[in-house]
This record gives sequence, structure tokens and C-alpha cells, in this order.
Amino acid sequence: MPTPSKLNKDPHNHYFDLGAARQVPETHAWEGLHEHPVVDGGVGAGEDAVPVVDMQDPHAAEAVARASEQWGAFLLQGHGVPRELLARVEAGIAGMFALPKTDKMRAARQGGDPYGYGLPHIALYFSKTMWSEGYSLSPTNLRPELRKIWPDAGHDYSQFCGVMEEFHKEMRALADKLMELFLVALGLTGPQIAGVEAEHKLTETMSETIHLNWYVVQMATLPAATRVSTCLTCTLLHACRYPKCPDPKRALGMKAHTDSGFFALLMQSQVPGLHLFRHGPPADRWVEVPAVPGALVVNIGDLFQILTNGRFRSVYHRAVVNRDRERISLAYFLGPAANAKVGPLKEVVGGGRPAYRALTWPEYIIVRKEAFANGGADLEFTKGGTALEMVSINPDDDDGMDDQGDISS
Ligand SMILES: C=C1C[C@]23C[C@@]1(O)CC[C@H]2[C@@]12CCC[C@@](C)(C(=O)O1)[C@H]2[C@@H]3C(=O)O
Ligand SMILES: O=C(O)CCC(=O)C(=O)O
Ligand SMILES: [Fe+2]
Repeated sequence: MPTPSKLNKDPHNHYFDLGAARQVPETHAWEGLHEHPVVDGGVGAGEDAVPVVDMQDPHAAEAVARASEQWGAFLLQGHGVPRELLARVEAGIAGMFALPKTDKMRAARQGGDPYGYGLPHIALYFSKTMWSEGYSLSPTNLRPELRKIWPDAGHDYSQFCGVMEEFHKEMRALADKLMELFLVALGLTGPQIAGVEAEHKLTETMSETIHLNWYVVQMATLPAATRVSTCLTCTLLHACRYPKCPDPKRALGMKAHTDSGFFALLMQSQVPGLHLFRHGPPADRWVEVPAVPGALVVNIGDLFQILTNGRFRSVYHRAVVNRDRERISLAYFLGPAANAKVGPLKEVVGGGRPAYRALTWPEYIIVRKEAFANGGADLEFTKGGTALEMVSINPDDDDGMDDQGDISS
């Protein structure tokens, strides 16, 4: 088993065999997971019901504005991506993650690489390890990337690439529509939207990344006859036909974070696990996003909070694991082009003052790294400030007023 110090040096290159685990080792046991209550975010949950936006609704823009200001996230329906396509994507991802570790490791992310199989990027900043596997991909480079896993480019490769390309085409069209809906939700008029697009080419230059998550303990490496074990937590004898996390209460699928880009469209399997953080009153809490068939979850990221001058908020979220059922999610991230400076849009700032200085996505990632190093990864225990706080402009000084960028005031 890797030691925490080894994991810190290069977490992407060391894998603990979750499948063989009979208990959650210290390397994977997180503190403070139960500090805040978890509440249901399903319909009927009153003010904790996760907002739902139907893109076909003529009042969709108002619903987007409300959800983006108050939650930084919403469930999206009426988006036009066929449900059967989502099911094929999920089945394809499940098949890919079910491959032997040796196949997946050929695509392992190296050090600071943006793409590859392994733990997500933020794993670098924590001494504990997440109870999941991930794979970050550029949708415009799918085939060469996936050849690492399937060098013979056989049937499974062609099928997976085919379904992912079909999905990507749909998602890109949806992302463009959603960006326009966000701009309408901000209150921009038709000519203002055309002006923003002409000046900044916001939609046209948006960059995309797909990140696949597998929240699972696979026992497939064990011969079928040995897939019977006694659960160390409940001490019941169970037949492990399905993967099981020995103690989901100590493990964490995805460490709480805000996404850094503009927004993410998240496809999740019919197993809940995504938690959105909400501040009190009445109390700080985690809201569990219900698994709604066919719906996508939209999460606002930090650079969108900057672009909208703080009007639309990025959402702090995490993913938990459960004892019985594997869970798959796919996050499709949209962000600015790597060289575009993002600052508050002048159409949003109006006669006011920009709340943030302009910076590029790579520059923001460097600020976030610094914030994480100072304890700013946790909303609750901020010592040195979150990354967003670090790039905010103090209203009392002139700092950043002339920090104009490609996408800014
Ligand atoms: C485009 C990106 C966003 C992301 C970093 C990345 O370069 C590729 C993976 C993305 C992801 C997925 C899991 C959570 C997250 C915080 C992480 O560690 O890797 C996000 C990153 C992000 O939003 O900053
Ligand atoms: O699995 C989930 O529901 C969340 C995943 C996530 O936050 C991410 O990939 O950025
Ligand atoms: Fe996320």
C-alpha cells in the first residue's frame, strides 16, 4: 500500500487496489466528512429542493438566474440530449473502467498532465486519497488518447469512441445554447449578447474537457468463489456480486471543491452521490442531488463567478461513495481559451466596480494551488482565503481597475 508521502509526490502514479480492500486504510480515511448534515434535495424537499430548469420553458432564463444566484447549480431538463444516448455513454464508461488495471495504467496521467487516467487533478493537493478512479480527456483528441487503453483499436475501442463522439457533438451544441441562456439570464439584451460574442468570441473559443468518474470498489480481480466476505462494519455475511466500499462513512469519492472553469454539465448514473454545499440559516448543510432520469446537473465554476462579477456563484460540491452500488459520473467542463484573460463583463459591471481582477484559466489554477496550500480548499476552514477571495478586488482600493483583459470590462 502506498504511504501518504509517496501519494503526495505523485498521486497519479500510485494506486491502492480498492477492489481488494477489506477496510478503508488510513490513506483513504478523511476527517470531517460528517461535520454538516446531509439533506435530501429531491422534489418536495422545500427550500432544499435542487432547482430544476426546463430549457423548453419560455421562462427558463429567469429560472437559470435564480438558481445561479442562489445555488450555483441546477438540474437541467428539456436539453434535447437523448436519454438512450446517455445510457449508452454510461454503459461505455462502465466497460472502460472495468478493464484490467494494467490496460488503464497505459493511459495514466503523468505528474501535472491535464489529461489521462487516474486521480483527479486536485488529488495533488491532499494527503488523503479519494475512493474513486478518474479519466480526464480532451473531446477533440479522443481517438489517439483512447488508443493507449485499446492499442489494437478493436471493436470495444470503436464502439466507445463512436458513442463518445456522438455524445460530444450533442453536448457541444447544448453548451453553446446554455451559454446564450446564461447571458440572457444575466439580463443582457440581444444586441449586448451579440456585442459580447463579437468582442470576446466567448462561445466560439470555449475550451472543453471531459472528466469521467468511477466511484467503485471492484472485486472483479478476485475469483468468483471468493467474492463472499464479511463486512467489517456491519459484520453480516454478504455475497459481493456488486462492488462494495467497506466503510463509505470514512471514504470520499471526490473531495469537496468548486470547479474552476465557466460551467460543467454533469451526467450521473441513477445512484445519488453528488452533494451541494449550502450555507445556513438554518444550518450549513450538504444537499444530496437526486438522480433524475435524463436530467443533467449544471455546476457553475469559479471563472463564471468572475465573468459575472459575482452575480452567479460557483458551487462547492463533493461526491460520496456508498456501500452497495457503483456510481459513474461524467463532467463536461467548459471554460475560456487558455490564453484568454477573464474578468467581469462590462455589461454586467455597468456603472459599478469590477469585483475581481482579470486572469487566464492557467493563472487561476496557480492561484488555486496557492490557496489550497494555505488551507483555502475548505470553505469551512479557510486560513489563507479561497482562490476566489485571492483574486477579488477590495472595493476600497483602485487595485485592478485598469487590469483589463480579453474577456473583461
Ligand atoms: C478542465 C479541467 C477542470 C478540472 C481540471 C481540468 O484541467 C481537468 C479535470 C477537471 C477536474 C475534474 C475533477 C474535479 C476537478 C476540481 C479536478 O481536480 O479535475 C476538476 C478541475 C477543475 O474544475 O479545476
Ligand atoms: O461525481 C460527481 O457527481 C461529481 C464529480 C465532480 O464534481 C467533478 O468531476 O468535477
Ligand atoms: Fe466538480
